[in-house]
Amino acid sequence: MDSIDTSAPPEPLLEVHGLTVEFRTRRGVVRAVDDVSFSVQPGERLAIVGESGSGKSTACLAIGGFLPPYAEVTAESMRLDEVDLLARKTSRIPLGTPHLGLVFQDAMTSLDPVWTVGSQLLAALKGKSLRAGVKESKGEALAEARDWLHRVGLTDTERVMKARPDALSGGMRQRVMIALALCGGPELLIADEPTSALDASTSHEVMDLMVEMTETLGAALIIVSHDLKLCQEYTSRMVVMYGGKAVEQAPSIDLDTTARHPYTSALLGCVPTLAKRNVDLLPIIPVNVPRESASVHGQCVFRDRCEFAVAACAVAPPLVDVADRHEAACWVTAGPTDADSRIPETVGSH
Ligand SMILES: Nc1ncnc2c1ncn2[C@@H]1O[C@H](COP(=O)(O)OP(=O)(O)OP(=O)(O)O)[C@@H](O)[C@H]1O
Repeated sequence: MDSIDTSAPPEPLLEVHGLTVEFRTRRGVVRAVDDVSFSVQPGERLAIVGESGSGKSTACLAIGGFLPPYAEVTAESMRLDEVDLLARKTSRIPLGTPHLGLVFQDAMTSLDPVWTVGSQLLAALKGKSLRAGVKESKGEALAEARDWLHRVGLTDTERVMKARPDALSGGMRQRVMIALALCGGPELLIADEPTSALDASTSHEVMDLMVEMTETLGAALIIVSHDLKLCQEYTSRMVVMYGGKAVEQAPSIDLDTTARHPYTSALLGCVPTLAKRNVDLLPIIPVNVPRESASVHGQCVFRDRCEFAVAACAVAPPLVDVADRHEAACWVTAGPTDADSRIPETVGSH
């Protein structure tokens, strides 16, 4: 007779329960993240997907402790390994902390423009040595910095060490960011739109590199992106965000067939394919949009086509004015096709 595995499932590495983030602005309170819960297992690769403005980056910045002081972060609990992230004393944690590494969208603005790559790597390695209570000689630290550049695929290490970020290509800068984020030996790497500033082939190289390196280190990876196909290829599970809420969580590979929320289906329907090259209209989420609230400064950016703009704004920026998209106060309610308690009836605003 087959034995039944009674061992308890592994403890999640990251657990987020009821995360809410509000920004107090001159124009009022913006609830960017609304009661979001998810977890990440050790070594797991999770994607957080959704259109621009859905709250993906804000949720990750809250986890990393990188939000500005005027952001109000509340949660039932938020824990990374043994660390209570809500109890952090400072609002900032340096890159390369033992638990968490971050790779941002635009390495040009994330790297220090004045310091050389070598100085930035040496500073991160010094932080790691201090935390571990070990003393590394300058020669050892230089050798380790060069080794990290090698590991992320940068071969001309002497030149790269002495270069400032503006002297490197976009792909090289992103590799430097990955080296900086990983050199502290994090258990979790969060990559926020790590490839959006790169061309298609460099994007795949950078994604392959992050996956390979996190696997080698045994670290978990959260990829934040609006590129569903890329996330399906590289992650095992997805959290779909819409209007600040996590409206769906599903295995990445099955998402095409198991998507239950109308927004997820619409997002998937917006992925460009050759078969859809002549299609004018993108998928529609059946919605009930109060016309009066669809007006901003007297003119709705989506005019009388709010219902299809909801889907269109996800992946088709030319169809809507990106700057105005954030301004549109179109509250949209959509009932899920299949009643499911995980799916909130109100899917949010766009
Ligand atoms: N510092 C801030 N102050 C005020 N509002 C903010 C701030 N940062 C983000 N927001 C607002 O919070 C909402 C969520 O933004 P966020 O950047 O998290 O979305 P996103 O899904 O990551 O979008 P993108 O893919 O464009 O980065 C948006 O309405 C945004 O305008």
